[in-house]
Parts: sequence; C-alpha cells; structure tokens
Amino acid sequence: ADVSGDTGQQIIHADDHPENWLTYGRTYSEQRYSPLDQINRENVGNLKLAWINELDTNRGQEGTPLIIDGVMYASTNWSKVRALKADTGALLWSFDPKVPGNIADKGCCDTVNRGIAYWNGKIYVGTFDGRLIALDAKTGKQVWSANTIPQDGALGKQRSYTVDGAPRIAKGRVLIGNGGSEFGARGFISAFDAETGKLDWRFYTVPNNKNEPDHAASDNVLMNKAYKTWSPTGAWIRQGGGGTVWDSLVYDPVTDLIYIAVGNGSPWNYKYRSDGKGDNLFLGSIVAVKPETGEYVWHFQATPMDQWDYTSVQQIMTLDLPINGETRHVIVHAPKNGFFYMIDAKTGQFIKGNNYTYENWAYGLDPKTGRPIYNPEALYTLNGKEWYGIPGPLGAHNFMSMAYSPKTGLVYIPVHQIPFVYKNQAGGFTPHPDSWNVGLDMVKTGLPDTPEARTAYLKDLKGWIVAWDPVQMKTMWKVDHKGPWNGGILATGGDLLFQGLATGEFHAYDATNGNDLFRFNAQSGIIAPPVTYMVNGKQFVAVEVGWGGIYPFSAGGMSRASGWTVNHSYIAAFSLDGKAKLPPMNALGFLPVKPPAEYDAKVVDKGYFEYETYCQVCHGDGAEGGGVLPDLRWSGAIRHQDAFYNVVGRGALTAYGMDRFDTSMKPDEIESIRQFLIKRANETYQREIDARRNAKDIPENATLGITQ
Ligand SMILES: O=C(O)c1cc(C(=O)O)c2c(n1)C(=O)C(=O)c1cc(C(=O)O)[nH]c1-2
Ligand SMILES: [Ca+2]
Repeated sequence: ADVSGDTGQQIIHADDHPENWLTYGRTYSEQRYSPLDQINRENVGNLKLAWINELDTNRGQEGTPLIIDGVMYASTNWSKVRALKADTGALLWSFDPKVPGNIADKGCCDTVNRGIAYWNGKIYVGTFDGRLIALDAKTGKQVWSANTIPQDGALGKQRSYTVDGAPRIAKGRVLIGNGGSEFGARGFISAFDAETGKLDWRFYTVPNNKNEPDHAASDNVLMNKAYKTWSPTGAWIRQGGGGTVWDSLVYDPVTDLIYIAVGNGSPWNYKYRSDGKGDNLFLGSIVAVKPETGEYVWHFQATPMDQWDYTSVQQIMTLDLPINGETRHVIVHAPKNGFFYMIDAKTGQFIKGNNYTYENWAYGLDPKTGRPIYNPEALYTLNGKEWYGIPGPLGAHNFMSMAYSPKTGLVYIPVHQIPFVYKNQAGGFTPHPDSWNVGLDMVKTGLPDTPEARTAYLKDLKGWIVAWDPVQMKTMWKVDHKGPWNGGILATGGDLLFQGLATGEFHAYDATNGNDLFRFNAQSGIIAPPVTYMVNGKQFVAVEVGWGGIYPFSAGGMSRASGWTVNHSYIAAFSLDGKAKLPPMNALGFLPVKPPAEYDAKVVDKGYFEYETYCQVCHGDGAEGGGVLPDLRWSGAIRHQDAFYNVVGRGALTAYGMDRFDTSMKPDEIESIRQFLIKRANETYQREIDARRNAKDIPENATLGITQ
C-alpha cells in the first residue's frame, strides 16, 4: 500500500475534486484558492443565506470546516467537533472532548480551535487541554486519544501548554503543535501515527535548558547549532524559551519537507530571557524537517532577538513563481513582523522580502540574508526605554488566513495595525502563576483613559486587505476596513474574494480590483476564514461566525473601533438560491446596569495593577469588555464582596471558563479588583449610554435588546 495513504493522494490531486475541501488550507500548498466558479463576479450580488447551524459556545470561532463528499466537519470553540449535511446544515453528529472549563486561562487567547484534519475515514482534533483525538468520520465516536504534552512538560507549573491549531497530516503522520509562550513554554511539535495514535517523533524548537539530549529528533541541531545562540543564564531556563508552533505547520509533497512555523520568545523580554544575548534560534523562524524522522534540514529566522511577540507562526504558503526567468518553488510568508518573505522551499535560501505594511522596528531587510536592520529605538529591552511599536504583539497579520489566486497572481493578506507600548517589567523578571509572564510592565501596556490618549490611539487602529504582488513585492491595491481583526480570506475561480469582517458583515470582493460586490449582515464579528464547496452540482460558500480571539479579549472596549459587535456563534452557508433567514439577534449588547456609587479610593490603584496582571487579557484593557466575555463593569457580582469572591476566588463559574484565583491572589487583592471595577463602571457609565444612544441600530428595549 501507498505509505502516504489514499487521502494523501486525494489532497495532492485536490483539483480533480473541487467540490471537496480536504485539508486546512484546501491543498498542501495552503493557497486557499478554490477553482469553483459557479458563483462569480456577475452573479455574486444575488448570493443568499442557504442555512445556519447555531453553535453552543458564544466565544470566538476560528475554524476552517472540511467538506468531504457532501458532509461538513467543523471544529468550534472549546475544541468541539460537529458533522453536518453540507447542503442543509442538518446535524449528523457532534463530539465534545469535555475540556475542563478552568483551563481557559492556561492559554493566552480564547479557547478557540482553528480546525481539524481528515485522513482515511478519521477526523483528528487537537483539544485545548493538550490531547489529540481521532474520531470515526461516520459516527463521531472516538477511535483513539493521545496526550501531546510530555509528562515533565509543565516543569512544576512554570510552563503552560494549550492546543488550538489545526493538525496537518503528512504520509500517515498527524502533526500537532501547541501554544503557551505568553505563560512559559518550550515549543515543540509531535508526529503521531494516524492509525494508532502512537508517538512517532518530536521536534523541539528551542534548546534543552541544560543542553542535554531530549531523545528527540531535534537533539543534534539544538545542541550543535541553537544552544550557543542563547545565554546559559537567562530566564528562558525556567520559562522554556518559547517558540511554540500554534498555527502553521505544513507538509510540502514537492520538496517532501515539513515546514514548522515557530513562535515568539518566552518571556517576551529579551534582556530577561537571554540576558540580551544571541539570536535565540529557532524563535521567529521557519524550520524544515523530514516527514519520516523529524530530522532538521534548514531554517530561516525572520526575527532574531525577538522581544515583540513577533511569531513566525503565520501561514506558510507554497507557490511556483517566475523569478529572474525561471520558475521556482517558493514559500511565501507574511509573519507578524510586517515583512513579506519569499524563501526557496527546498533550501530555505532567502530570495527576497519587503514590508507589506507600515512598521517602525526595522529599517528594512539585508538583501542577501533577509536579516532585519533594527531600529535601535525598538530594542526596548536593551535601551531600557518605552517603545510605541508598530506592529504590536498582535502583529500586522495574525492567524487569519491569506489567499492566493493563480488567475491574478496576487496574494491577499488580511492586514491590521494595532500599536502597543512595550516597556520592561520594573525590578527584573517576576512571573505570576495563572497569568501572562512576558516580563513587561502590564499596566503600561494598557492605555491611559484620558479622552485625548484614546482619540490619538484610535486613529492608529486600522485594518485592510492588501492585494500583494509576490514577485514585485509590492501592494497593488487595498480594501480599507473599519478597523483591525477581520477574518481570513478565500479566493475563488469566480474571481472573487470572500471575507467576514469585525463589523459583523460578510463580503465578497472582486479579486481583480477589490470592488465590493456583496455584503451580508451576520450580526456578529467574523474572524474565521470562509470555505467553498459543491453538493449535487450547487456551489456553497460557508464561514464560522463568532467574534473573539485575543483582540476583543485584551483590547476590550477599544476593539469596538472595528465596529460594535457582540458574539453570536453559528455556521453560515450561502448559495445563489438560498432561502434561510437569520433569527432576530441583539447585535450590540445590553444597556449597562447602573453601578454601585461608592468605592474604596485607597485600594483602586492596587486593584488596577491586579486587574491588568490577571484579568485584562480576557476581560479587556481598563475593564471595558470587547463584546465576547462578560463586561465586568456591569456584572452583578461586583455589587457584593462575597459574590465577587465566590466567582474570582472560589471559582463559581469554572464550568464557563472562569478559573479560580485564590491560588494566585489573596482575598484583599481580589477585593481591590472589585473596588477598581466599581470605579471604572462609574467613570465610564455615561460614555457607554451615550455611545449606544449615538449609534444607530442600538436596541431600544433595554431588557430584550432586539431591534426587530
Ligand atoms: O505564543 C504562543 O504560544 C501563542 C499562542 C496563541 C494561541 O495558541 O492561540 C496565540 C499567540 N501566541 C499570539 O501571539 C497571538 O497573537 C494569538 C492570537 C490568537 C487568537 O486565536 O486570537 N492566538 C494567539
Ligand atoms: Ca505569542
């Protein structure tokens, strides 16, 4: 039998069956281009909602559904999976891995899941608590489950691992990475036998802290090449160094290599992490390894000395492009750092690169090596100054997929600008259990609440589609969006681009010039990438709807600059003859409840510090919610000390993802947060009322909040 299995051949020949969507990026090249053209520029204006399937988690939905012979398989928040009839949305089966609710705060960025893999009759999903599970595609019954995190992985709770990326499958091996670098993590990927779930090999992306063998595929290259790029006495020894592989991880059948897209440093702070010394391999890199053994072949490091959370985990796409008169098989890559790279897919040689958006941390790239030419001001951990960085830690491009059309020769990148103030944590590196541990001043990273500061910052928040010519390395045109954090992009043979937006609209654009050809009000921000498929000769376009991910969590109220939206989670499918209607939904959230009038002014500063340390990354900067998780200013629990302590200290809501914090804070610290929340509620109450009054579509009825 063919070692690569039938599914491997089917993925390689995906264009013979364009009705299906077999793997995360549709093909191994991850171009997210479908040749289907029944829906095209002429008729897309008539696109209609065909069906919706409502989800049971009102959190961010980032999944790419797969479509195999008329069945849609979709993963949703909390690592759940469901199979639907792709033409009607009718549920065939659903699977809940029962991830414990109290681990939501073990990952940085919402309990999302980006997708699943299919291989010879089985569906594979990674779960937020670190399992890899194989399901029977017909029944949804579990076939096997493997723990992807090694026994000693957590290093006495110093490190934290969560899985939210889509597995990929190469030659019968399921590849899976994880996240955790914001807490403490040593990145790695694992390859499991698709049939049995047995671990085949593991590759660590950063060295062993004692430079000892891990008995892993990475031993040689880490001990001989990578270790000497780290200071032996930096905080990485406990925190793991980072380099998590939380998103892109692809197999290329042309070169027969696996490309590992490696993340940021842990802690972020380079001075604390590595004493400000060395390039810290393989942070911010692409590493190529052999599929059978995981043996190292080459690497390309985009961001040496990372101190900005500039992961290179973003999508790896392969293309065959004309370069100086010859066709070359290349990787194109638009990581967080704002530069677009073209790399030889076989050798890892840097071919060319250019910035695809405004950035202020580097003057450009060395034309020979691709190494950034640093702006010394940006090296805040070395110069000790504050740095207003563009891009910030959410990058110029995040997990949202880009797409390529062979008809236009353009790469369509969902780009955003979200600046960030980087500043060293005072007094050296102090990790806190159950919180981000990046070595930065977390109060500083939040925004001052003066109207002037807010207005100035809002002007810098932007989002676009950049239509990028990968050969000329330049922007051909753009589509401006209202603000940052819009969904991934799909390109089709009908010369169309599909994209859901943070505003809560779903759009189709002309792939040749960006003209807006179709819009649908989905009533909730969309961050997931659309897919397209065919059932009985009819083309559908589908997308998971559901505002979330790290941006609305952490930026909170500021994220409404992209369009005021709340979370309604469902899968939507569109066709030219669709007849479905959305049920009435509250698009803007409820009117706030008037907060208690009194607070203890002596402890609010302390409360602000505790809030920004433990709460901000989920409930929003300055205690203003971003429309997904509860906005704590209007929570009933802040009205009474015991009620608040029951939730925050004792974990009354762990089942919903709210961990208990009596393990990391004392009762008076928790109470100081409550006092701070009451203060913020009073300060911002009128602004919230006015904002709703001044926006159109604001629900008139404060209790129901339904516009229709
Ligand atoms: O360093 C990491 O381990 C890690 C993990 C993840 C994740 O697992 O989702 C994200 C990030 N970093 C990250 O930097 C980031 O911007 C991000 C956005 C998202 C998201 O789903 O919205 N996840 C992550
Ligand atoms: Ca990160």
